[in-house]
Amino acid sequence: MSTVKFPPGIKVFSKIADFRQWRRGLLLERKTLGYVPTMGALHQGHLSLVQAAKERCDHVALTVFVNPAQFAPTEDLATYPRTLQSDLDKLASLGDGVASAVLVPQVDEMYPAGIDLDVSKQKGTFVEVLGLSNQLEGVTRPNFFRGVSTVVSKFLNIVQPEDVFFGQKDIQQCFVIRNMIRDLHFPTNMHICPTVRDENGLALSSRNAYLTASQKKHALVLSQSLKHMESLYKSGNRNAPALIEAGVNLIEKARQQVETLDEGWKIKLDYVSINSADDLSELKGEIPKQDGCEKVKGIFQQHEYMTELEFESVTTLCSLPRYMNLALFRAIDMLNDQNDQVTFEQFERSWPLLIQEHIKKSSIDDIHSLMYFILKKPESDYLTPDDFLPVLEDIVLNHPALQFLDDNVTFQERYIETTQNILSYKQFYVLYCKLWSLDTDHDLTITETDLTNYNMGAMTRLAVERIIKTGHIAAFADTMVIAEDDPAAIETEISPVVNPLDSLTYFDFICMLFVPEARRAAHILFRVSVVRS
Ligand SMILES: Nc1ncnc2c1ncn2[C@@H]1O[C@H](COP(=O)(O)OP(=O)(O)OP(=O)(O)O)[C@@H](O)[C@H]1O
Ligand SMILES: CC(C)(CO)[C@@H](O)C(=O)[O-]
Ligand code: BAL
Repeated sequence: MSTVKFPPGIKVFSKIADFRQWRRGLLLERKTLGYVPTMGALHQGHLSLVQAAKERCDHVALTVFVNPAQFAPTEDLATYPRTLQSDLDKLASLGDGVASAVLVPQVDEMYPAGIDLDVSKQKGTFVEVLGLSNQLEGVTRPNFFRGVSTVVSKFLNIVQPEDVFFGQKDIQQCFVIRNMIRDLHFPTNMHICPTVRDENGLALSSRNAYLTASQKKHALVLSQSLKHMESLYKSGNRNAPALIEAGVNLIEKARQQVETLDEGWKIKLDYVSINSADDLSELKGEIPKQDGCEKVKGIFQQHEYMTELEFESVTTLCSLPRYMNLALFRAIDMLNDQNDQVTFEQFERSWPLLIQEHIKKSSIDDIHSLMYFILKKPESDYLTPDDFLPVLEDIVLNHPALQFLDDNVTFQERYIETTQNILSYKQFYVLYCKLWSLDTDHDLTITETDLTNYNMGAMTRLAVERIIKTGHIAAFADTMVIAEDDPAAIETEISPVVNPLDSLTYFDFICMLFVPEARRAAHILFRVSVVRS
């Protein structure tokens, strides 16, 4: 590291303790951190993960570490490309403030008990994800995923990111890490990002540096054979052995071509295999439909149709969070009879329509993209606040902390209206309680009498008048700036509400607490009542 020039704006750490100190600073500033684990030799694939992380988080950190534990004694640990200077320069080229920090730790700090490549001689702590690590890549690299899970769990402990980003290119690695994060309760959200390819279609990979131009050209047979199998599958061929044979045939042709070239290298096929997207188990016969319809069919067996509330089990089986229940139900109902009932036939017809755009545009695991396509209006390519209404409604109906709203439809509506437009749940809750104690007859209007009686007459006449008057000014402001806990403010539009001059409506009350000029009135309201009582 001594000869490496650190680009300004990117912190480079070699000691874990120094990195941790920097990380603590972010926590104190309440900034979020996205994390991209790498083995260095960065290319556009890695940089796309950094960009995805920056879109979601305030700061992005990378680790660059060629992890011995994932290399077999026969593999390329010694020759793996190590290009730190060019890695840092590439990160800097993304622009100021995109990558904030890079940790480049030493092997002995990462493995305090030492790390022997021979697993039978290893000492120390290792993490193994059983059931996912020994098929596919795990056949030729039997200890590879043990090494990956071990080092990623060490890094998740060190980096403590809110979000971590992996490439779909290494799909089995994604499965292993996803289950490890779940099983070990790491408080981190995992994101799987699409594979970045070169202009010819070859997936970018640090080890591509080992390949000649001719080898790169012939390596394209990998994605070509997979695509060929995919198109046969999509046109209705669901027989796993037949699909595999079609893929193997293309690879065999490429193998023969290379043999006739006589360039001193060979294509050797490791495996072609079709595996379940649930648990990576090998699919050997007819492939069941993977679009969610088959799984859901069982639930419909006991029902001719389902209503909104019954639909919850379908939503969960579609891998959606349960607060998406009303949104999913209504999206399907909208594509059908709009009679508040959904039959299996309707689900089977509509679900592929709902997910087709998502599948075209996103990685398989991107649940947020799926939610986006379900929530948005079919004719729009963006979301508007009202698209979130079913989600809010669902939360109000089901969130345990909101059960107090159960019998109070008026306040359910107010809650949805307010949180959708301007407030967080926490903010609404505090204001709701305050309004409830002021508005003693619960007519959603605060009158002078309500204020005068509040807290056993704690407020003076002048204070009451000022509150009512400022409340009216606030209600006519058409832009509100809400200072959240975070200093960054949110701007939102509200429509003015006209109301009698001697009382405040629910919206006056909300505006009054958030419009800057009106905060004085809010101070009077809360301060006077506290001081006097
Ligand atoms: N082409 C790519 N597109 C998107 N992500 C990628 C791509 N290549 C690698 N990644 C992701 O970058 C992260 C770090 O990978 P790594 O440093 O091993 O690079 P690599 O190119 O996969 O290296 P190797 O050639 O050794 O497999 C992993 O999550 C990996 O899936
Ligand atoms: C996740 C990882 C950085 C662990 O060393 C590595 O397996 C990789 O680069 O994909
Ligand atoms: N991207 C996977 C790392 C490895 O093959 O070692």
